[in-house]
Amino acid sequence: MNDDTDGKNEKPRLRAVDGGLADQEARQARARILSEALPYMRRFADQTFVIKYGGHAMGSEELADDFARDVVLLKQVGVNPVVVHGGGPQIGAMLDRLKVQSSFVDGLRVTDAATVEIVEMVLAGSINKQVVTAINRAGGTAIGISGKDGNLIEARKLRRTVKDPGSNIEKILDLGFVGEPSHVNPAVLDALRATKVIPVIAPIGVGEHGETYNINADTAAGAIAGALGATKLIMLTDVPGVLDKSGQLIPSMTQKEALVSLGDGTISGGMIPKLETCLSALRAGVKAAHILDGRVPHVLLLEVFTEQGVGTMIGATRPPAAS
Ligand SMILES: Nc1ncnc2c1ncn2[C@@H]1O[C@H](COP(=O)(O)OP(=O)(O)O)[C@@H](O)[C@H]1O
Ligand SMILES: CC(=O)N[C@@H](CCC(=O)OP(=O)(O)O)C(=O)O
Repeated sequence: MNDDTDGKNEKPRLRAVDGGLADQEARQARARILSEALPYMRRFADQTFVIKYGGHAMGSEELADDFARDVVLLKQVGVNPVVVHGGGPQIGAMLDRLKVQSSFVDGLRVTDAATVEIVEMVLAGSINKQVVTAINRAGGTAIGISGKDGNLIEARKLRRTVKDPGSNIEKILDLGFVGEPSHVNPAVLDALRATKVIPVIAPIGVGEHGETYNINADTAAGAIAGALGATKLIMLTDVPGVLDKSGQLIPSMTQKEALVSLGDGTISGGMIPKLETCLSALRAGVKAAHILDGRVPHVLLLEVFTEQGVGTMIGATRPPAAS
């Protein structure tokens, strides 16, 4: 049935008469983009993409709006987008305002009892609602939850060990209330899947005794992607992708290459949990992991709906466009 019969819902028409060369080229470019994108839309309909939206990628309001529009568009073409957000820089700013010292070990924030309260306040409070609002303003229906809601992310204290370079003896590092997911209960996300709701998740975990754990957002996104059997895990950050030792973008990496780069000093800081997460998500059955530059407008659409893609893809080669 055509509900446009009264003309009210008609989209604006291109003026056909002033079809100069530039106009015709622009139309052909649009047609090319569409013909490239449509097969991917069909291919990815009904598939789950877990999208990790990093604190560094939330640069400006304009970028946040572009991100929100892309997520809404994915939902509209039948993809099941699940957003997991970070907020490291925003937590840092709040800790500074409150004059609470903070330090990182291998990209993870050492989190004492006072810090975990602030982390939860920033992540599950302000950042979560900012992302929800941006998606809703873009025409979607987002609902914000933390890993505590519906027991989504059950967590335990993260155990990290380091080798003492002098004695070669392994030491256990105490990172306080830094957690790792022990179990993901996707029931709440499964219930939303067939609805128009887009879930937006803050990476907070709940411990056995109800305690709050600060979970690196990459780690949380990877665990959720694995539990949902996602097709893609997509990480938005503030670099073009994984860079080699000379600072050049690595467009794709096998799992083995990613593992080597973690051990040979190519990867440091926040890229460590990101790449480790990609590898564990792939081991859990996720088909491909992507690390993208969230500062590029509409980077999600460029990755998902173009043949070349952007950023670094780990663990799979991009399949040819379906006919
Ligand atoms: N080989 C590498 N390629 C790309 N980024 C790297 C690499 N090694 C370290 N990094 C650092 O990892 C950072 C991304 O991690 P992080 O700051 O945690 O981002 P986010 O907040 O988006 O999760 C980059 O800004 C960069 O400084
Ligand atoms: C344990 C740990 O480090 N947790 C992170 C959680 C936020 C996060 O991961 O945010 P980004 O993705 O923006 O870095 C933190 O406290 O900063």
